[in-house]
Amino acid sequence: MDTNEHVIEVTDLRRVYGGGFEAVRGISFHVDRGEIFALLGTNGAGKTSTVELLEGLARPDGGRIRVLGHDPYSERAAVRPRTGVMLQEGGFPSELTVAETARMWAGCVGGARPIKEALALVGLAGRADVRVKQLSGGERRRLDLALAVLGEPEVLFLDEPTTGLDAEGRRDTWDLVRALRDAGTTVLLTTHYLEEAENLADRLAILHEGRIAAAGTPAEVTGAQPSRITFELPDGYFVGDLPPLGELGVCGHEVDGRVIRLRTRELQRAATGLLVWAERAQVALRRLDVRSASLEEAFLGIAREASKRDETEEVAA
Ligand SMILES: Nc1ncnc2c1ncn2[C@@H]1O[C@H](COP(=O)(O)OP(=O)(O)OP(=O)(O)O)[C@@H](O)[C@H]1O
Repeated sequence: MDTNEHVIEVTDLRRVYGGGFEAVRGISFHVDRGEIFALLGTNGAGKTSTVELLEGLARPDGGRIRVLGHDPYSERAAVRPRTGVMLQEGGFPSELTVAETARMWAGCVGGARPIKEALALVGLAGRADVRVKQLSGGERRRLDLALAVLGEPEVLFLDEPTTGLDAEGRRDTWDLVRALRDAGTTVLLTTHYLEEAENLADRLAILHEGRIAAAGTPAEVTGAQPSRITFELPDGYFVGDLPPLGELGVCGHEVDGRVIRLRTRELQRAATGLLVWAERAQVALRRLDVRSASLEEAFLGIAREASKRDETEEVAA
């Protein structure tokens, strides 16, 4: 396969559950070799339904998937040995030790890396002889990850890989995922943590009710959202005393008592205009906070807009 070819290619994918509920409503995206791609979404957005199709666990009800150039459902035998999967609940027999579990799993995957190496990668080298049932939730999650990378997969599917991990465990997992990516592994992950997608993903898609509401690099997705400037005006000053907001490049504002919140797509212009005015008028802006949109704001904004659109469509129908 050409190294520039898309390792994962999804075109107009649909999944309909019994009873006719459409959980995935025609989504398209691709993931290139050596890229970390994150699928984000609200609860029930369709992330797991999508990942299961990519893993070949079910047949799509419409559209097309290619993983490493193959249909993961009808050509499962060609795809499965080259992919690693970390499910939300590993569900391994808990009486076995960590090393026994890894050995059992290694028997199922071809070309396995040494068990010691896989356990060391996730920081479980010292826990090899501990029974799985005695592991903490976070350690179990790391064992799931060790098993997913045991076969040295070309493509790794991670369904909420850091749920249940503390901050340090989460950062260790991010480092590991980055190291795997740098070694050429293609990673598709789902996550509830926006910080995780912002830190880890080369590109991402935000799913909302089975559709892609936004996609791109984290910078592209956040860049499409306005930045914010928040401050408190001293007594005796009102929003009408500020320079005309349109001239500052402000696209919206809210007043909450003395607190003013401005939204702008031209952060530098708006912040400079405001500060120059404050300096000239000798006004102290208390609790001044100037910030670019975070992925969290972008996510909430997109979910809000999509819900509003849905309501409008319902009214129009
Ligand atoms: N087997 C099923 N039968 C019917 N509906 C289902 C089934 N599995 C999932 N759904 C529905 O499909 C929608 C998408 O579910 P899915 O689990 O893919 O979402 P998700 O984005 O992974 O959510 P979460 O973040 O909560 O795990 C939800 O409304 C869910 O209730």
